[in-house]
Amino acid sequence: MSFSAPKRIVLKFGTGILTKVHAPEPDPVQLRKLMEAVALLKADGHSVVVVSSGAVASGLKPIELNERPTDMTTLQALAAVGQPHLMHAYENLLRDHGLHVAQLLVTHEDLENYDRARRVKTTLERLLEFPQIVPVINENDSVAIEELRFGDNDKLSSRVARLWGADLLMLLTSAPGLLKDINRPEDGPISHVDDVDLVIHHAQEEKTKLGTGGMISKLRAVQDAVNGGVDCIIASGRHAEQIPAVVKGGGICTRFAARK
Ligand SMILES: Nc1ncnc2c1ncn2[C@@H]1O[C@H](COP(=O)(O)OP(=O)(O)O)[C@@H](O)[C@H]1O
Ligand SMILES: N[C@@H](CCC(=O)OP(=O)(O)O)C(=O)O
Repeated sequence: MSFSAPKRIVLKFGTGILTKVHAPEPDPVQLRKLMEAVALLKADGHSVVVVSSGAVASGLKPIELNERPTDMTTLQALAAVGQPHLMHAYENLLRDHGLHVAQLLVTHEDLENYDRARRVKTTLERLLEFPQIVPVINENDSVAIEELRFGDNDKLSSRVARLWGADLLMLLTSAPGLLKDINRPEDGPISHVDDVDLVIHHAQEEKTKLGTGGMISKLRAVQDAVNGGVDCIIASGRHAEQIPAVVKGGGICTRFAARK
């Protein structure tokens, strides 16, 4: 297994790392650090695609709600309001690095359909011919509800990684990796997992307040990605400054080797 020089990297940002710890709104410091990490990876010669959650959370403040509602129509409305806010923030931050954002909104149905998936792939590849462009993908929440219900941006990121033929999928979340024992975070994460099927039981249903997927959904996404030949890492997005080091093989995280 080699994590030393992956060229095609999918970074998945969960809601929990895009929002403030004590307020249901985007965290500008976090967004800046994450965009810095993207810029550093690109400067190192990697090709980077971002799968970003956070649309619903970004819509809460403009709609004047203090917490994530449960009804699907309001969640879809929130995503419609929050998505442009999020893209605007990314565009502003990337500009400091001479980069620009490209938005792709897709559903699982799109990726299950051969022709549409092929169009997504060719659009992505054309975008990546321009080194200054950072494609940012999210679920098209206003037309699909399974995503909002199950937090399937984890699954979406593994599907994108497979479709694109990524070398590495990094799921960046609020935890430092797959914790050995969620009740003893001081023990840290498992550093390497040889067989993801054997560690699903390590994940609890617990998740952050605004996140929807939780660790189980991440491990399922890892299963899908490693079966498709993509190496995976689960790491803390709250320590975005370590992302380049993690890509080089260091840092604190959980690594899963692709099935060859
Ligand atoms: N074994 C485990 N190791 C780490 N986190 C776990 C584990 N089991 C459950 N979790 C929970 O999963 C959460 C991450 O999922 P989630 O809140 O959905 O994040 P995101 O918004 O990044 O998708 C962690 O904050 C933690 O509460
Ligand atoms: N598409 C939704 C996110 C759904 C989702 O998967 O959220 P998360 O579990 O935080 O990755 C949004 O942008 O709010």
